[in-house]
Amino acid sequence: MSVKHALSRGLELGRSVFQLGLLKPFGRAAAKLRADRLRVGQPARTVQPQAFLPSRYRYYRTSLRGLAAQLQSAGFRRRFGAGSPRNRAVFLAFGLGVGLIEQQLEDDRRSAATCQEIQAVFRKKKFQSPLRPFTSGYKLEDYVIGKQIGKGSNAAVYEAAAPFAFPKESGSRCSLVELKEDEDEGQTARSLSCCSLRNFPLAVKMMWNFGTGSSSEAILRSMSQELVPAGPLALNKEREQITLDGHFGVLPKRVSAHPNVIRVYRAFTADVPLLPGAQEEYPDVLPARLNPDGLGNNRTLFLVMKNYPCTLRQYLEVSIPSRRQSTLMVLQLLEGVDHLCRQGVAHRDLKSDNVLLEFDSDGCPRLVITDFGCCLAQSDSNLQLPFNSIWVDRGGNASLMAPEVATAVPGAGVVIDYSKADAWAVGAISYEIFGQRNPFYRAVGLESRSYQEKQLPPLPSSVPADVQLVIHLLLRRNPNKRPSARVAANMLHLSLWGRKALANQDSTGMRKLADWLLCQSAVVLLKGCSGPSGNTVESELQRSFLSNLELEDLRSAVGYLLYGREQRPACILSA
Ligand SMILES: Nc1ncnc2c1ncn2[C@@H]1O[C@H](COP(=O)(O)OP(=O)(O)OP(=O)(O)O)[C@@H](O)[C@H]1O
Repeated sequence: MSVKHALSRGLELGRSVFQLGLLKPFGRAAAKLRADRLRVGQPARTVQPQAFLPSRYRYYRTSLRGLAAQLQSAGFRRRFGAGSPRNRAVFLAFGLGVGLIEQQLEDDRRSAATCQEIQAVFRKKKFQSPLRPFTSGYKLEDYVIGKQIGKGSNAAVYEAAAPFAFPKESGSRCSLVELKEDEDEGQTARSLSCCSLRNFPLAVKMMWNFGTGSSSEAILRSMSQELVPAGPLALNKEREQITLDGHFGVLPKRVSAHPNVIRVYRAFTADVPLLPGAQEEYPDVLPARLNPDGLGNNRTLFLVMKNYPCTLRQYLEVSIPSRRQSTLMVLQLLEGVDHLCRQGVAHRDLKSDNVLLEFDSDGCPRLVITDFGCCLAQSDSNLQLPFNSIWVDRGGNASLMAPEVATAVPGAGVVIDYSKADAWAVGAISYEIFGQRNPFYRAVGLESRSYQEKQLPPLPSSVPADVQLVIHLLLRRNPNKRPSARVAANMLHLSLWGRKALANQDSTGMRKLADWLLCQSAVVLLKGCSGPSGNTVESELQRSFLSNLELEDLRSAVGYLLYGREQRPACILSA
């Protein structure tokens, strides 16, 4: 064997150790890696070996470090170093190969550190409420209630105003007299520009209470899921909070504020009033005091939120958002779902009626996930629900129930994992956002429990290829093959803002991407300093992305995207 040949053999050997783990300690990791590649139909050379394998990769990396140390040991050097020139060449090249590994590990360390530093900078900036902070509002009498703006199967929602809670951006403060005059004018259309939203910046949701009793304790307990998006000051410390937290039990889990999740500013119990339309629209749920035939209890729960101009469904009925806006809308839902998942909450009733919509200063729709009445919010945060009897509630919305939830059969030891269920629902709603019928509603007729991925209707060719890929991956039946909301969101972020970095991305390191992340952070920070452009949907999304940066999630997103760009979605689905 020539020295040149020996050198190249040595290099190859060093590289092989990294890629496949030929030596004994790496055998298991390599086998799993190969199996995973086969499972995702991933070509051997094009995608990072670490993609899709966060925890395994860590093991693999630690083992490689051990190997490098071994190689440097004196015994190893003596054995090869004292041999023929050919052996020395093999050893030299082998060392070089291992040197490359070390370099890559160093790159990884630096990229991970960059991600952590960026995350720390953006986590510090807390999401600000659009309303001026207010200290009162714990009684129904604190509000002027306007027209009914919505109704579901559990509640009626009314526009409301309180002189102490007007939007920060609105300089004008209307008096209650002005508000009443506006009301008398009888406005009908609801749009962001109309006075209705300016005069009634709040919405009050009045829950229908029948069967729970009229004590505050019972009401708060039985409707506690509605309190999951409630802010820290939502409950009156002296009354409701003590009821829940102090004498009787544990305060329900709450999620922190996020631009794509509704915020409940106040929650209190009060006697059911006779509000506009009550006798005509929901007489049965009124208490006997208001309707002798009514079945409702005398008291119920009220939730105070920001008033939004419409739901996602209402908006899509009358508007055709641009491709970019639609992509931003899907991304917002994924960011909202990721935020919930991280805090151990599965919404379980995602649908376009449960997404509210307003517009930012650029006219881009901003989406917020609302109505947490069916959510799973356990204190241990693992999103696993023991499913040992048919009486266990699997959540709302049967049509948009993820396959792993819809097909679960109750039994001893059965557990439903909800960690990717909402992400699946976002995949289904994405069809509506891109102007198509939701494939899981009656008109198209797929059933989540039985559909095959190849039956999913094609998305219009105008939908960007990366977005199509994300939607198809979100609708994978097997949750192990489905990306999490975080990874799917990362894919869209990279596709929207990191195209150049991605185009230059090779399969060996994340350094170029880390450089791009630093530039992106600088841009977002500067935008934040330059006034209102920091409050646009795009800026909020970019901040969400940067404050949740994890190297492994980013790697997985890159892996999926690079692979998807080489394959057509249909091939991925059949893999
Ligand atoms: N903050 C808000 N701003 C404007 N409209 C709202 C707001 N909250 C709710 N709505 C309207 O009220 C409707 C009913 O609200 P919501 O979905 O919370 O009630 P629900 O009875 O819990 O619904 P479901 O039948 O899904 O259980 C919504 O579809 C929407 O049209």
